[in-house]
Order: sequence, then C-alpha cells, then structure tokens
Amino acid sequence: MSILDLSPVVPVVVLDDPDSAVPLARALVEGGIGVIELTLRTPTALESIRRIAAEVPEIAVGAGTVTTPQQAEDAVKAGSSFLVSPGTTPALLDAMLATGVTVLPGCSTISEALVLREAGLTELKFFPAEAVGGAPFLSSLGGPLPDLRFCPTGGITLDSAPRYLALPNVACVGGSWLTPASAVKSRDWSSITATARATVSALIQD
Ligand SMILES: O=C(O)C(=O)C[C@H](O)[C@H](O)COP(=O)(O)O
Repeated sequence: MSILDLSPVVPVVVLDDPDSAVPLARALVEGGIGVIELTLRTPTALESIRRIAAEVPEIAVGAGTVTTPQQAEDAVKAGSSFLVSPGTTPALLDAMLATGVTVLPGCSTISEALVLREAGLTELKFFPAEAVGGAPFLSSLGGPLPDLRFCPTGGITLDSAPRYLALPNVACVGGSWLTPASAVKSRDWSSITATARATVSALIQD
C-alpha cells in the first residue's frame, strides 16, 4: 500500500523534546492516525524518529524537511520508513531513492513535477500548497498530468482539507494542525487524540 493511502491527513510535526516522541505518536494512533512525518527541523528529530520506530510499531514514521543527501541517509538509518522533501534537487532525489524507502519529493511547479515524473515518480508532495495556488492549481495540473498523485502540504487546515481531498489527483494532505505547538509543549496528549479523531471522522465523511 502506498504511504499516501494510510491516512487522509499526514501530521507534520516539529518536535523539540524526544521524550515526547513516543507519547505523541501513541496519541495519534489512539485518534486513528497511522502515519507521522517528523520534520528534521530540530536537532533532536532523528532521536525522536528512532524512538517512534522502535516503540510504536502501529505508526509509519517518516522524516520531513529532508533537504540534503546526508539527511536522507541519516533519517533512514534512524528508522524512517519514508522521506519527504519540501523541494527536490537531482542530488537530493538520487540520495532519497538510494535509501530504498518510499520517497515523497516536493515540487511546486508543473516543470518540477515533470522532472520528477521523468525520474519515474508518480507520488509527490506539493509544497507550499496554499501559497502557490492551492486546490485550483492542483485541479488544473490534473488535466495534462492525470497520472500524478499528490500530498499537498503548507497552510492547509481542517476547513480547507476537503477541497483538496475532493480532487482525483490528491490522495491525502499534510498539516500541522493535529499537533499544535502549545499542546505538544504542555504534553496534552488527550487533546491531540481528540483532534486526530475529529479530523479522521470529518475527512472520511467528506
Ligand atoms: O518542512 C517541510 O519540509 C515542510 O514540508 C513544511 C510543512 O509542510 C509545513 O510546516 C506544514 O505546516 P503547516 O503549513 O502549518 O500545515
């Protein structure tokens, strides 16, 4: 099964404290979410990935904000089962593919999407979704490139997610709203579970 089909929403998480990684992942699982993207934006992100991969087998943990070949390698060594980049260079794509795990390289223009399709990829991240044209852009892109499937991310909310998910070329959306910084900081796992549950039921009904 594709990583894009695990959940209608991929929580994109910025985590400072690796001690929060396992309870946070468990809170998402409890709320019905089977996938988590840990961004490599904090110095402890790899340690958080390591702990989730080792202790929460119910969730697929991947690395986000992969921007260098070295990060791709390190993230997979830490246990990432998929890699997500905000944009893609040829060297970054080669390194991501060399790891052998599922990759979701980022793009934000039709030409970038075409370059990735030429490399054999059909599942892409679209970032920063809202800022570069949102659902209308992806809808237009579906005309000439109907074989590509996207996970749009960037500025998407529970309110705007259904507009994306209604498109035939959108498999899921990424977003940070499931793990607000305030709830993570205060270790409010029950509110994260409640938000995950509400999100899953709203998006599956849609
Ligand atoms: O760092 C990356 O590689 C990213 O892809 C950025 C994330 O997609 C956004 O940080 C999502 O956050 P929101 O826009 O708040 O939903």
